[in-house]
Amino acid sequence: MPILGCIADDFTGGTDLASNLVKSGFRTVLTTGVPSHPLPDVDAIVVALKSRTAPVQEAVQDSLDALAYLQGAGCVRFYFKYCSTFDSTPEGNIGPVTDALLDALKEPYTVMCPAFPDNGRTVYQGHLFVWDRLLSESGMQNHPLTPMTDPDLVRFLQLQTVHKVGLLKHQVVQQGAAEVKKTLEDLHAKGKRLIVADALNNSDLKVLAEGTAHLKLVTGGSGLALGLTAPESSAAGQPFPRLMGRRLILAGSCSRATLEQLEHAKSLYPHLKLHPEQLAEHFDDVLQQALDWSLNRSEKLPVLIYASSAPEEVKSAQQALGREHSGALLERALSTLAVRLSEQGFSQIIVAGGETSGAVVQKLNPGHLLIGPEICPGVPWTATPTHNLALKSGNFGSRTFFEDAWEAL
Ligand SMILES: Nc1ncnc2c1ncn2[C@@H]1O[C@H](COP(=O)(O)OP(=O)(O)OP(=O)(O)O)[C@@H](O)[C@H]1O
Ligand SMILES: O=C(O)[C@@H](O)C(=O)CO
Repeated sequence: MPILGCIADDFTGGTDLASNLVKSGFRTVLTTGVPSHPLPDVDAIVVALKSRTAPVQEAVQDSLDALAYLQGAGCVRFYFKYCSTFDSTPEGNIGPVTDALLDALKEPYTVMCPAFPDNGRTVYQGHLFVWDRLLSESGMQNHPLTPMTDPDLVRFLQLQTVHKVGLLKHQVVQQGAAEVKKTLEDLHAKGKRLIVADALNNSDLKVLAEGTAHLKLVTGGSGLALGLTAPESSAAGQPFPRLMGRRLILAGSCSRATLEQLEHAKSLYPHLKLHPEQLAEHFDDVLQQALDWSLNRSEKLPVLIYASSAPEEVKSAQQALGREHSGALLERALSTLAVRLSEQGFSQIIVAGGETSGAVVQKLNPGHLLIGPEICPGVPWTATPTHNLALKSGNFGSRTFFEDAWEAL
């Protein structure tokens, strides 16, 4: 019987969390949306949604549906996973979804812990850092869908909820789990319902996991999962199938990390760029050309198809086509190519970008994903009956990520 039920607001975030749960010893399975088929016997289920940039009401409803499913599956504790860079708009969806989950669980308050120090995300005095830069100077201020321009999470989250947002300071975390629990209760007594937690390293996350063990709901990036204690069973024995077939990389992420990784990958692999303006005019023709081009490449090398561009180019496409339309066109193109190329024997696929991964995985519709070897912190290989998939969060991985990935499988 699973004990931990997790709801992730995007698919890369789902595999990120699943990977850290496996590291902590949880036998874990990930489903894309609420599953309609039985799942293997595990300790933790991660339901990955595509709710990060959905309209607020839709994100709330999808999350409540996932919660109801997880409760029905026997889960007794819950984890709402959002981005370690807190990606959201001032309207949501992190605040509204957290409020709705608290109400549904009849819980008085919860902790908000995006920190993931293994990937440089730390929180100090409520301010989110990406390595040595504040969030708002980390490149995230240029995100195509959720530009993050305020690193003060208490102030930013307060825009998304009618409840009071509090701060659990690092000075308290340093005093250990009992003090964390006591301070959370005090903050709640003062009317705070969503409490942002400072964390600078994995020891802080361990303390926070212990100090929040009394809460039915915790929320955060995947880092907090590294502090959780698994039941007796061992994730080490989980089977992981490796599928033979052609290799494909699809990239829609425009993050600094992905752009650097693509520069390196382009020096190694045949590559093709998709342009939103061309897709807007001649969608079917552009897709057919990309398909023909891919099938005519040597089978020995992975094929790389990407839309990722520098901020000025993204801005100009968005001005011409609209932010949502340009993103949606590219997501439709990349996900259609994933399906068509899968039919032609491409069975090992890396997708870069959370929204892009969501679009690809929804179209491949693989049922559930088993979690396999880690390529870098937060990015595991996964297996479906027909594919090995690696879903890379935009900002994760070093310059040689794509090259490293094939070696890790
Ligand atoms: N050239 C471009 N012009 C406009 N939009 C683009 C362009 N290239 C990619 N996009 C869109 O930008 C969005 C990138 O979001 P995505 O979530 O895939 O990446 P990310 O935000 O870097 O990843 P993560 O969410 O994992 O951090 C997608 O909707 C994609 O289609
Ligand atoms: O937490 C992160 O940074 C990632 O798992 C993610 O959510 C990217 O979409």
